[in-house]
Parts: sequence; structure tokens; C-alpha cells
Amino acid sequence: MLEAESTHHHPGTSHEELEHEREYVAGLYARLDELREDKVRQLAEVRRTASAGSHQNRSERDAFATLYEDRLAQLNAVDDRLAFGRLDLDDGEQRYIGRIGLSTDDLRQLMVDWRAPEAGTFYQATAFERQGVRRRRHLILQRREVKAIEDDVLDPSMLTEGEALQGEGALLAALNSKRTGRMSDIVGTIQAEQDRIIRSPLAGALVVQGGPGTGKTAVALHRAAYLLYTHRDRLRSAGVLLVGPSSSFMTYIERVLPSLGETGVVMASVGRLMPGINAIPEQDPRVAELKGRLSMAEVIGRAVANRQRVPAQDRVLDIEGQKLTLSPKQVRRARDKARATGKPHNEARLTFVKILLRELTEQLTEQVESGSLGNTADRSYLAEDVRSSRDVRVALNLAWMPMTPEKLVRELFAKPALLEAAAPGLREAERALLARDPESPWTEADVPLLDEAAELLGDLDASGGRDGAAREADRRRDLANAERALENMHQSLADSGVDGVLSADDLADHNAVQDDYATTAERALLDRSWAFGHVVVDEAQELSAMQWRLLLRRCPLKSFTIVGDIAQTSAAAGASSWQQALAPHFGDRWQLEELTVNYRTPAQIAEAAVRMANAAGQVVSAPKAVRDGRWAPIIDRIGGVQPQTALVKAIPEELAALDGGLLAVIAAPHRLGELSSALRKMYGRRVGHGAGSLEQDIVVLDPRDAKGLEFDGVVIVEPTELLGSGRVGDLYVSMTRPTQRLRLISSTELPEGIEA
Ligand SMILES: Nc1ncnc2c1ncn2[C@@H]1O[C@H](COP(=O)(O)OP(=O)(O)OP(=O)(O)O)[C@@H](O)[C@H]1O
Repeated sequence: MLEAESTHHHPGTSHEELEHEREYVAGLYARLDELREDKVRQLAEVRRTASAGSHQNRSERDAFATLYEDRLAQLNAVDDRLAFGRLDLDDGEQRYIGRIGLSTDDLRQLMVDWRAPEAGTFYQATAFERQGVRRRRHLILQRREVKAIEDDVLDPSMLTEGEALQGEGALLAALNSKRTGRMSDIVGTIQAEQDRIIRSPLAGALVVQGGPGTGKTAVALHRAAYLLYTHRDRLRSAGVLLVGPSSSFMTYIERVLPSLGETGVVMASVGRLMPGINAIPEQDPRVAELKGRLSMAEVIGRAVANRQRVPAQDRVLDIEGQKLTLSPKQVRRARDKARATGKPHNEARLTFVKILLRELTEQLTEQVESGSLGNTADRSYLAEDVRSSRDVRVALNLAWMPMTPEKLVRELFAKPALLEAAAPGLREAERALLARDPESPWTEADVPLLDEAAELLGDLDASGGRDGAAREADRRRDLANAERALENMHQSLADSGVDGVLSADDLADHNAVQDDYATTAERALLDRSWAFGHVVVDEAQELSAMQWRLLLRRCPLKSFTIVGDIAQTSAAAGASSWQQALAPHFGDRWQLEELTVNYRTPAQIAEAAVRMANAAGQVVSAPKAVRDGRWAPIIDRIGGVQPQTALVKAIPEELAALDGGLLAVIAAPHRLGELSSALRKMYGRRVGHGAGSLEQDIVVLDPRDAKGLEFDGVVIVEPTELLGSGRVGDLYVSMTRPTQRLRLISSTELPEGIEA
């Protein structure tokens, strides 16, 4: 569908021009292949070098190997549609824009990285504000081949009304193409309002509000790539964290960043933000709401403090036959001193234990000395006797038990008395909701509670601090090696044509990573105390106050890009306004940007969704749809017919209309089983069920899993069931997923507004 036809709209883009671009792009690929061969050769060479020698030699070699591997992976990842634009400037320069920068051996620039400042005008120049650009040319590639070109001639005489779309043909071709179940990049057709957000400054918190299909996810991803490129020094070692709502969503977007030549972004769903925990969604919205409240931080704080207990009575301890008394007053004094250190529970425990062991040893010494009339011979053993006494150990543990976050939170919800003591502010019915079996799996709502507990408990292992110091020493050693390695570096590496200069820091990172894990990303995810340089949050309206609290801990600099749509909130603990969600964490230090154009959903369908929301009393941002679709929403009123029967009957028509596109069936969770088994009888393995089955062409899922995704066609079964109490989020989300067709199958009266 991407024939050279789109060039016909534009005079001057003749066949010769197309040929010219084909030749130029072939040259770019030749250069890419050459660089790739270089890297393969260098890698082989480095690997051949004997591993004999000092640690320094080895780590130099490993550093280069990892570096070459990364570069090679990058060169491979940008192969598809390598170039996508050309700028013709007033001074006659022609500048090609692509996924990475490329130059010849003698440093003549062949192509500019899309993130470089010199590429900015490709996205920003308009006929009103030409910014030195005479012509913007979109190169439309399929794999390696130029299929079409499309020109925007920025000549004031060609001005039309209003803000025009840039590269309309290229844009519409992208928007009309069939969905694959995986998101793709939009780097060739980023629109001006999106580009402004992608390129905004790093510092501070930026909130991007936009209705469905306005490209928020796309913008979030391209922004992450842009920031890493532009603020390389600051972000390379700290990394950028990208947070999304679910693991199926992460799968949906995972290929975008590599295709932009970027591998330094750590991606995690909200269930994976605590190392070692892979949480499932919280099923009961009431529980999610409760656990999401900011006051849960105090509950966890009290739960930890309650594990530092003063006994009600004196306790008699047996030490090798000698009886000692531990009084509540002694325990209280030791506890207060330990608390006064300000250290987390497990670390302050060392102080507590040390004080009481010393006091008990003194007591024992006095007792022994007064009893045995000055026999001091075995006094040196007394301290050891106290320390190894079982009674002493039990008494100290009862008063101040070492704790893991998992144990603390598990017991808090499994033992009603603990919860009551920690959460006096909760009503009994609320505490009953929180109660659960100690065996039950962790949920997404538990993750911030575990994180809070981890923060207050500190390292269980007393060597925790030493580990940190050892890591720091390792890093210093790696850095020193890397500096030496750079000095020895042969010229060919200085730059073999790919932009980007190495620093000792880069090398040290590669070095460190080589020692432990595969990538900086994985390393960061395994370390709860890792401070990211920037955090990008998608579907941010879903986050609870406690989830925000966790994320702020991951980025003490408070450098955030926050994208979402308040109207699509469906989480019970989610936000009803940005102000309300962000004030506790950012005060009023955040800036709001809006996206106003809907690129996904055709006008007729988008309007129906907005009318439905408005009729239900919810104000939503109603972005302007760029396309009219071929189809208005289709409505099947089925009366008494079973929904699965009606669905099976409707599917052939949908599949025919979509002609090989991706079809989603969205319904309330309790319906999914019967719907997918009915469909399987007809379509067998073409039917995927729920999250993570986006490779099939018919996918059955609930609104929660559909969030953030898109499909060519969507069938909603029993839409009224998706209208929650007061919130339209689920139905609104579902209605705005299609790129072509929407069909509603309903046995009841439809929600108001859907029909014009
Ligand atoms: N400038 C663009 N060029 C090409 N395609 C675009 C552009 N902007 C957005 N799109 C496409 O529009 C669709 C919607 O984008 P995206 O999923 O990022 O929207 P969203 O705002 O996150 O939507 P939602 O809130 O509904 O999940 C995607 O297919 C995306 O590729």
C-alpha cells in the first residue's frame, strides 16, 4: 500500500528523484554493513587475545568485547528503515536524518541522528516558521528499500489554513497499516506537538496529558531515547527507568527502543519494581484502594516499630546455671538508644543487642565475683557465656526480631492482632479486607508496602554496608583500568564512523557489568537502592499514592516524565486529577503539556466514546481524530441470545473486513472463559487468551489488559458490564482501542451517548 503513488501529490518528486534517493540510501546501508563488519572483526580479534595476564589486561579485553558487542547489537537493531528524512536547507545543504548518525572514514557526515540538535528542524519546521528549511522530504522505506518519497515544500506561497500535519502521506500510511501486536516506532513521522515534548529539558517533572491515541506511549519511548542521547554523561551510568502498567504492556513496547538504537533503558511493570518479587495484579479493587493510600506508609512504620517490644515483666535468664534478670526498664532504655541512632530496624538492632549484652555481662560478672570471692580467673569467658546463652538470644529476639520485608508484610496481613496494633486508624471492616492467607502470592499493591518495609528495616545481613563499600571499590578499580585502556586505545576505535565518544565511565560501566550481570539495566533492577537519572511513567493515572512514593525513591532528583490520561483511570487507587495525584510528591513543581490529536481511532468511533463518557457525567479530553474511518461503530442488539453465540456469529464479518488485521474481543473478566472457548471451537489456535497472547490474530482480553494496546478491530461483549460505579474508565479504554472497526454486542440497553 506504500506505492510510489504518494509522490504524485507533490510536484517535483519525479522518478529521477526516487532513483537518486535509492542510490543514496543504498550508500548508507553499504556504510552500515562496513561498520558492522569492522565490529565483527574487532570483536573476534579481542576474543583471540590470550586471556593470560593481569586482571587489568583481562578487564580491558572484556571492556572492549562488551563495547563491540553493544555497538554491533545497535547496528543490527537500526537496520530496518535506517533513514527516513532529508532536509534541504536555504544554504543548499542536504541533510539526511536517520536512526543513528553515520559518517565516512574521513568524518564526512552521511546521516544525522534524529535526536541531534541539527535534526530538530525535521520535526519542527513549518511553512509559518521555516527555520531555514526549504524542503522536508520523507523517505518511506520498507526494510532497506526506498518505496516512496514525499515532500513538504515549506514555501510561504503554499500556506494552507491551520497547523498542517507533517508528511501527511507518510503519517497516514503508518496509521492505516495493519497492527502486529507489537508497537513500532514513529521516528519518521513525529509531529510537531509531540516533538516539543520529546525534546523538552531533562530536569523536573513533566506531565503529558492526552486523550486516547494521542501518542503518549510513543512520545514516552522516544523521549527516553532522546534523553539518553542528549544527556549521555548524566544518564549513561545512572540509567533511565521506564515504568508501565503490566507485563503484557511491556512486551507490547519492548522492541521500540532497540529500533531507535537505544539499549540503556530499564523497563519494568509496576509489579516488578521490587527486586526478587514478581507480583500479580490485585484482584479486589477495595483492597487495591486501601493498600494504595499514603497512610499505609504509617501503618508499615508502626508495624516495624511494634517489632521493637518492651516485655511487660522481668524475665529470668539462665546462663550456665546462673540466673540473671532482664527488666522492662533495661529493655526500654536499650531500645530508645538504638532508635536514637536513626538507623533502620535491622541495623539499629546491632546497637540494641550490644547494649544489653554488655549490661548482662556486667550483671553476670558482679554476681560471679560476689559469689566466688574474688576468683576472677574465668571472667573473660563471661561475655561469651552471655552471648551464647539460648535464654539471652530468645529474650533479645522477642524484644527486637531481625526482619525481612517479606516476613513483616506477610505477618501483618496474616495476624489480625498485628494489623490492629499497626493500623488503629482503619475500621474493622477495612482490616478484614486486608486479612489474607500467609501463602498467597504478592500483588502489585503489595510491592510499595514491601519497598516501604525494606526502607525501614534496612539490610538484614550486617555486612550490608560493607557490600556497598566493596561495590564502590570495584567501581574505582574498573574506572582506573578503563582510563588506562583508553590511553592504550588504538586509533581505529577513536571513531570508526559511528557518532558517540567513549569516556572512561562508559568503559568502567561495561567492565563492571561484565563482572556480574549482563547489562546495566539488569543490574539496576536488582538493586533496590539504585538511583535512576530519570524515570518515565506511562499510564501514570493508574498509580496509587504508595506507588508514587516508591517511584520517587528510585529517583531522588525528581526528574520525571509522566504520561497518562486521567479519563482512562480504572485502578481503584488511581488518580482523579493530576493535582491530587502529584501534590503529595512534587508539590506544585510539575509542568503540564497536552497532546491534542488522536492518531489511532477514526473520528466516528472516537466521537462515540467521548459522547458515552460525557453522558455518564465525565469530562474527558477529546482529541481531534486525524482520520475519518470507513466504519461507524456497529451495534448488535442480541436480546435473549447468548453473548458467546452472538460473538461467534459476528466474527467472520469482522475478519473479512479487517482482511488479515488484528482483532480483539474485550469483555468483563468473568466472561473471558466462555467467550474464548466458544471462539476456540471455531478458530482453534488463532485465538489467544489474555495478556501475552498478542501473537495470535484473535485476542480475548479484559479492559485492564487492553489498556495501552491497540488493535485493527475491537468487539466489546456486554459493554454495560464495563461501566464501573461512577467511572467510565474501562468502557472508555475499550472503545478507544481500535484503529479501524468497533463492534458492540449487547443484550441490554446500551450506555447512553454511544449512538449519535
Ligand atoms: N507521529 C506519529 N506518527 C505515526 N504514528 C503515530 C504518531 N503518533 C502516534 N502514532 C500512532 O498512534 C497510535 C497511538 O499511539 P499511542 O499508543 O502512543 O497513544 P496513547 O496516547 O499512549 O494512547 P492510549 O492512552 O489510548 O493508550 C500508535 O499506533 C502510534 O504508533
